Amino acid sequence: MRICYLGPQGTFSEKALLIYTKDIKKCDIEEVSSIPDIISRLSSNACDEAIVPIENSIEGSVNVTLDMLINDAEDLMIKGEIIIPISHCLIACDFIDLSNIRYIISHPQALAQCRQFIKENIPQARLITAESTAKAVLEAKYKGTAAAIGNERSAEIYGMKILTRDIQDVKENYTRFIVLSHKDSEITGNDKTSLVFSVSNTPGSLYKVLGVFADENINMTKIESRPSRRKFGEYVFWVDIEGHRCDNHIVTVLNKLNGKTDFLKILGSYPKFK
Ligand SMILES: O=C(O)C(=O)Cc1ccccc1
Repeated sequence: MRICYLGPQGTFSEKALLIYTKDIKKCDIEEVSSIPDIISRLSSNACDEAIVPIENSIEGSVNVTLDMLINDAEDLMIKGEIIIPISHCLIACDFIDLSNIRYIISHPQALAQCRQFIKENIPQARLITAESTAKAVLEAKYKGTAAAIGNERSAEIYGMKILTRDIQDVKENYTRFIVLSHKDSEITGNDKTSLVFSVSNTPGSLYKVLGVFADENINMTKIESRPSRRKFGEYVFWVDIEGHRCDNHIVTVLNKLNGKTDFLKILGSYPKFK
């Protein structure tokens, strides 16, 4: 089996990957440099599974992941989730201190999670985005006058100094990653299901869909709206619910949703992360 993740080594995605693969006997690991590339590699069968970030407890959803799953990745399904704590470090070359940092480089989610720290401690720095936090550490290494935001392991791997630890604006910071494949997971009895749907632009249409979950006593763990990309002011809804799509009560719900939605796509069922 071949699994790809957002590389290079030392990303938070790699941490999630190591948790996911700890019980898998044999797998090839491939680092890929962006989320769209990961999804297209999986779609073209260049790998069997992929791990991508989907949401963060401070910053919310990773829109590129949501949008590609809603609009592009026709045949992909979610087969797992991994939730990890995120602690960000300010990382730079040996000769750098807070006063001579000219640029701060990181993944947009990491820059956003440390906004307050940057404003208070390094107001002179210009922000530069990178495709991953570990890539940012490498870029800071070659730029010299820059610092990167990343994790402890990335500083170690690339021989860089940690200037400050735990710099995220909210100390309790978690990111949820999903495992994508061509097939979702079997029932375990403690599962979740992700789906996307759209409703007509008429009074009560979303309320009626949510009413189906309420009537069947189904707990919703996430709801997010994204622009439909077809018409301004039109949205699709991403919903996570507790239960597996093959559980009897979820089958009932999905049948009822068919009559109340304009479009419905089941993204997959998978065990809840413990
Ligand atoms: O860039 C990384 O390390 C990633 O895995 C994406 C990411 C960025 C910031 C917080 C969590 C995940």
